[in-house]
Amino acid sequence: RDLRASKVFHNARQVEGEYDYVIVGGGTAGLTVADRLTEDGKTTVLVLEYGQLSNSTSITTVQGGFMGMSDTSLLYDITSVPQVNLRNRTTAVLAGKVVGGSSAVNAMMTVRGTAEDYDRWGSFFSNSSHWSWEGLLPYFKRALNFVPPDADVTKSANITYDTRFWGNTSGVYAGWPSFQYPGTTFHMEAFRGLPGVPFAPDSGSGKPGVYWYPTFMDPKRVLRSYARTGHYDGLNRANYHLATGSKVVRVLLNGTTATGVAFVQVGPGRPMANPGLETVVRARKEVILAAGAVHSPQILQLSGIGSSKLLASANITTVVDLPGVGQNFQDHPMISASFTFRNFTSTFNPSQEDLYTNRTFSTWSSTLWQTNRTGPNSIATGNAAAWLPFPVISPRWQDISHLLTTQNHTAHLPPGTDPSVAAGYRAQMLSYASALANNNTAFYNLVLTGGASNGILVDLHPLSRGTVNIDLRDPKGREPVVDYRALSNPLDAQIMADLIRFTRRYYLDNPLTASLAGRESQPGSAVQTDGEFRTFLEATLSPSEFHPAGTCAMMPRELGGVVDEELRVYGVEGLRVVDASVMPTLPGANTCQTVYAVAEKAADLIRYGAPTAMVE
Ligand SMILES: Cc1cc2nc3c(=O)[nH]c(=O)nc-3n(C[C@H](O)[C@H](O)[C@H](O)COP(=O)(O)OP(=O)(O)OC[C@H]3O[C@@H](n4cnc5c(N)ncnc54)[C@H](O)[C@@H]3O)c2cc1C
Repeated sequence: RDLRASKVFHNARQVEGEYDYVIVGGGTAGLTVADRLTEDGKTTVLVLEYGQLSNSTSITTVQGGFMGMSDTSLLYDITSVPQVNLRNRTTAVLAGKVVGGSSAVNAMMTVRGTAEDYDRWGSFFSNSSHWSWEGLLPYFKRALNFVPPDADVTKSANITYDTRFWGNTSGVYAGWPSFQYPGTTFHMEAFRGLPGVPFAPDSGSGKPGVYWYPTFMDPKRVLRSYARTGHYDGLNRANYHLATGSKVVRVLLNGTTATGVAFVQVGPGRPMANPGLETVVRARKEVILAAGAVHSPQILQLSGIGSSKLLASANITTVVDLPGVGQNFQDHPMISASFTFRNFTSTFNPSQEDLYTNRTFSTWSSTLWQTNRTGPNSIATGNAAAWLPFPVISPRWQDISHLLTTQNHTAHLPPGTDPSVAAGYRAQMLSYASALANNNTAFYNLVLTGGASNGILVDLHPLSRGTVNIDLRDPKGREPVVDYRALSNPLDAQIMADLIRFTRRYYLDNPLTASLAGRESQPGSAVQTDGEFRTFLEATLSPSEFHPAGTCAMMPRELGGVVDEELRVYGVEGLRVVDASVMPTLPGANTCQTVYAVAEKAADLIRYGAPTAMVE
């Protein structure tokens, strides 16, 4: 641990009785907000974090991008309920349980989606909402410190970027590896063989397209850059306290005013001062929930804020009947298609596969890495991808848009869904229906790796909505019940079928890839009709890319919202939610950069109120 870091407590007895702000969750959003609120040196903040401070190399290692998510000691142990539309398969619900939260374990892809994704958020309130692309862009800039790639890699790989979309003040870095595989540039250029595919000059431009994007990485030290390194380590502020191993079990309410929280100490390996006993800490100004989209709704429900029907069945007294809590659950479904270019490795040298199959290349890579932390081992999951709008993907975009407009939306929600939540869902679906028919929202994502084989596709705007609710068997003791309700809106399967069909065209029916002899191994040429694609998806779809969102949605209350435009929980004084759960709809991008930007904006809303002054 950095010795100059602010105060950290491992024992509940060390925590003071009262702070200006108590933040629940020392993850991506929680630490960002804590840093900003304590910048003045006066405002006192306590962050209560379930996990520990960990210096594990699973967190710091950049290579491959998957070390963090493979280390179960850093993750919650949650499994989804069997997915009825996926042959009752279950899925691991991954979320970081460590200081830094999911930013400590994620795959480090640094992207933000399109302008329309953010204009959509504001549109649920009014045309003049400060939740818009323009309203968020200053916070995207504040959130990350962009360090351009080395000139020689930029030139050889033809990387494009535009620093106008980035800032350079944050302690969280958007950096670049010092190597790119030649095949990555080819993969990108090959999209020009399909009509209408847009290209964007920078991942932060707010436009869909094929583009390069950076990595959450400190480019000097070539280590993961995340909420802890950017917003806690080295700050040395007496007014910033962090208590680890502290599980918040409920918000304390005086009537409908939040006055503090109750928490218990949790392991591992720490002496328990008072095992199982609750410690209470007061918030003079506000309690801020930043426990992530899986746990923030759980804490609200345990505090009596949620659907009164659900709370009654758990014997919890309802303080505020807020039916949207834990509803509107979204994640990005991942489709396991598989395509290979048979002539790739003989055409592009080296290719990504060489790192694992070519001893000379892997030895060269290791030597470079050990000498000065450069070379292929500095690549996380890659830096190029296609993020494409639906009309480019699918010839039947008009039909699908029309079907989404006219379908009975409520029929695809859980039985008994509150009418306000159903109204919000309908508003979202109508917004998506128009997005399916324009070129401003990306629905398709394929990461381009510079290797011969690929095919993991992501549906960037799923229509199905799930739930995250307390477990009635033991609401406080057990993890919440996570149900993705994958494919519950039948149009999702049709959209995903078209994402696969388009990928098929890229590999098998594209003048620019013809010489590489593409081959499809999954789903395979026998799968042609919508029905056959649905069967394939039922057997193979992953309902999660580990981007849980939406469970405390920022929507008008009459549309099932949980928080208002200042992220204040409806019906409660002194309580906000700031994390991925407030996103009403997913951005067409991996979610971490968006969470940082939302947290930066939230800090200004808390400090200065709305509308915010524009920042640069
Ligand atoms: C495996 C994985 C891979 C991902 N890959 C990418 C990627 O490549 N790029 C990208 O942009 N996004 C990625 N994401 C998503 C992104 O990291 C998350 O959307 C984002 O970090 C969520 O931030 P958050 O603040 O909402 O929650 P978190 O960062 O998860 O923070 C929540 C914090 O609250 C704590 N907490 C929970 N309950 C309690 C409680 N009761 N008491 C006290 N503390 C509590 C948790 O321990 C955690 O530290 C990935 C996520 C995962 C899990």
